[in-house]
Amino acid sequence: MRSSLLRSASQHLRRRGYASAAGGQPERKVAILGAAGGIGQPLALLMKLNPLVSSLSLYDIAATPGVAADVSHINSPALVKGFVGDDQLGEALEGADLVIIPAGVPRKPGMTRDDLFKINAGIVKGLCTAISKYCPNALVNMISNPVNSTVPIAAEVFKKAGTYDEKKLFGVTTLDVVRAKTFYAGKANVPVTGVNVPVVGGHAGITILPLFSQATPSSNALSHEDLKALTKRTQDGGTEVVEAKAGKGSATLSMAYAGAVFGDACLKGLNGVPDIIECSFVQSTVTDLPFFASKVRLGKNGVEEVIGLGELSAFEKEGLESLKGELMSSIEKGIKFAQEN
Ligand SMILES: NC(=O)C1=CN([C@@H]2O[C@H](COP(=O)(O)OP(=O)(O)OC[C@H]3O[C@@H](n4cnc5c(N)ncnc54)[C@H](O)[C@@H]3O)[C@@H](O)[C@H]2O)C=CC1
Ligand SMILES: O=C([O-])CC(=O)C(=O)O
Repeated sequence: MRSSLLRSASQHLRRRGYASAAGGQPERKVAILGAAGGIGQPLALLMKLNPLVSSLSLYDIAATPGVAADVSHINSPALVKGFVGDDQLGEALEGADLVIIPAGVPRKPGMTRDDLFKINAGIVKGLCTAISKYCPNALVNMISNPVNSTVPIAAEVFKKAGTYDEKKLFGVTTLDVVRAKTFYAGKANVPVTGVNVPVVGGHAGITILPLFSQATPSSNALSHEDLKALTKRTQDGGTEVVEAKAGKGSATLSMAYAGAVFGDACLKGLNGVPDIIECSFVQSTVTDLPFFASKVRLGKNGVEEVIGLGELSAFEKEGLESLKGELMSSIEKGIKFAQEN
């Protein structure tokens, strides 16, 4: 069912001569929760530029009217509206096809992602409760850290509300892939545009496992030591930015890019574009862990297929075994929080 917002967006677009978001594409409403933040603002800009978006809903606890007014002046089709505070959350979400969540506090030097749990767990729980009420069929892209716990929290909240669909909940791990591609291309001295590297596991430290043995184009120029160093740099990529920002937060611009890439892939999948494959942290049976990041085929209902890991090198097999303990305890921590709160 279309929300009144979507109806008024489509009327507005028709008045302006747009048949739909991009001539013949289905109309799609995207909501960003945490839209006034370091990630939220550039992500709002990038989603405003996405021709698949017809309605862009920007929600935060403060400052969204200004962000929305600013972004709304860009002459691309998406109709932008800002929403601020709890009272407006329902309207922000109503009719959304895709909800992207970068709400919550970022790290400072010396902190782990898990140190964010105390504050962000509650924020995510509140937002997911609203999603289950106002747009239970939307795809949810979880950016807020610690992703290894916030995704299980979201799943539990949706289960409690009776709206859980494992095909529609995604932890955004695209930044790990973006980094792995960049670092690999630099080291292997190949053009980065053609590079692909799957990254599996989770989204914190050693739980991030790039599979450089499956990188394309393959490179014989890299030694085992090179691959170990590339793996470590990918795992520590977030910390590299946190330290460089020296107290002013964590990755925002590269994350907004990664979030826009993943959001675009989700919209393409919803629109029936075939063979859309991205890595994401989803409910999974690929390993014995209940949630795991791996390649996922996206389709009209969200996850169409969770793709297996393929052949791993001995080094990657070792990495896989050593990440399981930490990843499982982060998952369990999220589940326990959601069940007890
Ligand atoms: N998945 C990933 O790869 C990455 C995740 N992150 C995570 O993304 C999150 C956001 O990071 P930044 O944008 O840099 O932080 P930020 O502090 O700049 O922005 C966060 C925004 O969330 C808002 N917010 C707080 N509570 C809210 C609520 N209940 N409802 C709606 N909005 C709320 C704040 O007002 C703020 O505007 C952090 O948890 C960070 O760790 C950051 C980089 C990469
Ligand atoms: O490192 C952080 O805290 C933010 C993050 O998740 C990343 O940049 O990968």
